[in-house]
Amino acid sequence: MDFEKHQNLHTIVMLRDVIRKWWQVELSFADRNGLVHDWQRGDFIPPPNDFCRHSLGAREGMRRCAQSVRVLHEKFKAAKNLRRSLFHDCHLRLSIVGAPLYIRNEYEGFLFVEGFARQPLMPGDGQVLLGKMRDIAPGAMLELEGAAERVPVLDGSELSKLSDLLEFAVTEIANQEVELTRKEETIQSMASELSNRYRFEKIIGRSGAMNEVFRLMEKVAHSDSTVLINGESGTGKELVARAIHHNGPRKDKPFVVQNCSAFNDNLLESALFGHTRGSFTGALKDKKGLFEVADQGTFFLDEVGDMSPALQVKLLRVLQEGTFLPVGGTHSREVDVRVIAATHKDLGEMVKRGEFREDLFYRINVIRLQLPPLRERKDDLPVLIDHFLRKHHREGQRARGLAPEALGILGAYAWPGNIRELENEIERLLVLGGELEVIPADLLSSRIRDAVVPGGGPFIAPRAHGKLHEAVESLEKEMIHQGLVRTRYNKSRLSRELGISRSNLLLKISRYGLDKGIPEGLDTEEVEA
Ligand SMILES: Nc1ncnc2c1ncn2[C@@H]1O[C@H](COP(=O)(O)OP(=O)(O)OP(=O)(O)O)[C@@H](O)[C@H]1O
Repeated sequence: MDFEKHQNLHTIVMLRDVIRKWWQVELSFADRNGLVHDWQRGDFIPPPNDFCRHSLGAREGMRRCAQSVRVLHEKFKAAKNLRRSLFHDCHLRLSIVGAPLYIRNEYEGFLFVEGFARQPLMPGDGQVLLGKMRDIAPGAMLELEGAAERVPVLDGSELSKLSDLLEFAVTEIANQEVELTRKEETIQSMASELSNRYRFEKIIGRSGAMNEVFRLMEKVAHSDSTVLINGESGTGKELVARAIHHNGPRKDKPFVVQNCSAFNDNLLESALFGHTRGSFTGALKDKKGLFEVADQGTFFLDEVGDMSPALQVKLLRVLQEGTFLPVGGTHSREVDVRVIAATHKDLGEMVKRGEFREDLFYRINVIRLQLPPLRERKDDLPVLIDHFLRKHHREGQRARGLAPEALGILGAYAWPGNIRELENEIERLLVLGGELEVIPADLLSSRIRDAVVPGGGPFIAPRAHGKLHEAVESLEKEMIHQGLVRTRYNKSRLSRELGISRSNLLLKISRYGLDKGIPEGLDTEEVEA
């Protein structure tokens, strides 16, 4: 245990103060091996007692003092689990009193006070003390004349008060240590929860394009290089940037986000680099910029392609030199920030057109991650849908999946808004149809339905191979299944809609096994629409 962190504990500060005033003695701590770290560092507070002061100041004296403390330590070790104070006479025949410190039942050392007499010294005792000091610090003999009278005396009742105080202090240290560990554990579990939240596993995708993204993320997470993430809106650029941050060495430092297209040039400059008081109308006081907030951490600069040429120069300077000038400032500031930039634009093309600085492009394009649009990774749709159904599932909702027709439509849609659009759609479907086990296609947004099936009507997935009767049966089964979900299992209504008799429908339902697993309360066979 590191005693340093308890030095400022209120109880310890008070205890030091009280024992100095009352008895002119000092508080020390020996660790679980009986070592006094302060002494070893030559860092002892000189006790007012001249004998101890000169003894601790001389090599041989220090050795003997340490030895005396170690004897007390051995006593604590021998008296296993003793929670009371013990005394011991040191090499000068003065006394040491110590109280053992146990943290979660483990012996961790003891707090002690040394260098006092337990009864007033007799004239002969002074001579004995001087005799012992002659070996240790011969040069101090003159100074030690008459010092015996200044040795603090703690008789029975005083000593028992001091012991009580020491015992109280070790209990307080033990409590504080337990509390500190509890806090550390909470912080650690919060940190790991946070990094779990952004582990790569939370980024869903099995397609080849996404596997390539994961491979690169793995490589860059542990480096410090600038990363450029390219991808259309909603493809997960920020999610990927966060995952890189939370899986790298800066994970316990800030992750700061700024969208460069969100502000005009002046506001963006002040947001990024801060400003000094009076640098423009309304700048009433100094304000830190986000680069300073992100110091030691990661800065995610979204839509970096929208930065003006003037700001591009400032960004280049931060990237190259780690310095910048706040708006209106005269002294440059230094920061250590990892930059992850993102854009949906083709920066290479912008460089050719003279809209983006070439030097900045090369500086941020060290490692490029290309996030594919959803329409190019349709293989990922089922896992993404499943992920969002779980992510947005609320208590009381029963939905476990989407009807095949709904899946077919989602698969055929072009997803201009990418994963964000898909996530919003699933969230919406859960609100509208969450109480159904299977969410039917007619709950899909009309925007999506109309794009895929312009005239309305059922979506029939293209099927250009296999036996005709199998295809017909599969379509029939699908239409009946969807009809049951849509009419909430009202078979009379569905038979009318399909243009077949009710008994024929019942036969087909049984043949296709669609009567199994009808959600409770939804078998409305007898109910007429
Ligand atoms: N692969 C993925 N797996 C799971 N969720 C994802 C994935 N990609 C994106 N998302 C989710 O989609 C939403 C949009 O992602 P994000 O904000 O990271 O996209 P973006 O590319 O930064 O968008 P924009 O450019 O518009 O800011 C977020 O809710 C995110 O959690």
